[in-house]
Amino acid sequence: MTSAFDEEAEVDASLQKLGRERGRTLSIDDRVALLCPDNSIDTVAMDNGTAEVGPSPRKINLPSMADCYRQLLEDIGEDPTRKGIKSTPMRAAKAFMFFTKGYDETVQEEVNNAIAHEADDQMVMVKNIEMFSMCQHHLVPFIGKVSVAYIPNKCVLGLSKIARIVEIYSRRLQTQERLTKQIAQAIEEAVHPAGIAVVVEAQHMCMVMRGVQKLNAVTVTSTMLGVLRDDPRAREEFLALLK
Ligand SMILES: Nc1nc2c(ncn2[C@@H]2O[C@H](COP(=O)(O)OP(=O)(O)OP(=O)(O)O)[C@@H](O)[C@H]2O)c(=O)[nH]1
Repeated sequence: MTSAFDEEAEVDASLQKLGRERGRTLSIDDRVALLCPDNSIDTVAMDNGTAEVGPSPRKINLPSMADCYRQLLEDIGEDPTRKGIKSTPMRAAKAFMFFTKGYDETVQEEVNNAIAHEADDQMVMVKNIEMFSMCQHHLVPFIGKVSVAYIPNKCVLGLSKIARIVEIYSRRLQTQERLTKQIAQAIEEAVHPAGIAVVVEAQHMCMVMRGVQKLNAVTVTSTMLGVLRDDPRAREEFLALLK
């Protein structure tokens, strides 16, 4: 049986091979795409030559989604025509579109032009950004908070845009690990900072309301890049600010 470690080693070998073929260092998303080939991640070239990672533009078909919810209601033993839930299928369809609205958004559009030249190279941190996402395994929510820090390298990003980036990637079917990496990569591509740290803390409803039913289990994931990964003093500063 292949272990997770074997899989990692395989991915590393594939990344090195791909990097040699393409003549460049490969990004986190190359790794994510290799680790999660079923995630239908597309790479779409953006005007400025960087890459935005996201699914293809989706078709919105609310009546078809409502039909599915109507069927689901029947399958759980409900009467979808009864008063009170007659409008539920369409309502649920709209709600599900909202839960996954990140598929309709791109970092380029949301960040807009909120990037400014700034000589300051002190750490910027936005912490406790509320996050609502959907587990790709069970289609139930995982909810928590995201903290993002970066050390500017001549450019700073509008503060609200950090929360917008969190929205774009969390409002999709996700794993917490991938969400964490995608947020870090989006900031990397937007302002090329000297270092980035992203920490996500979340409770997964698939572990709370069903399955193992652990009400207090909190999952913490992090991605650290650049000096925030390599320089112990920068890491310490980040961890102190995170408290
Ligand atoms: N790594 C990771 N795992 C997740 C995430 N969200 C859900 N999972 C896990 O995905 C796994 C799916 O395992 P399966 O055994 O196929 O599904 P299951 O029978 O519903 O598993 P249980 O939840 O243990 O009942 C579970 O262990 C979930 O906890 C996530 O964001 N990251």
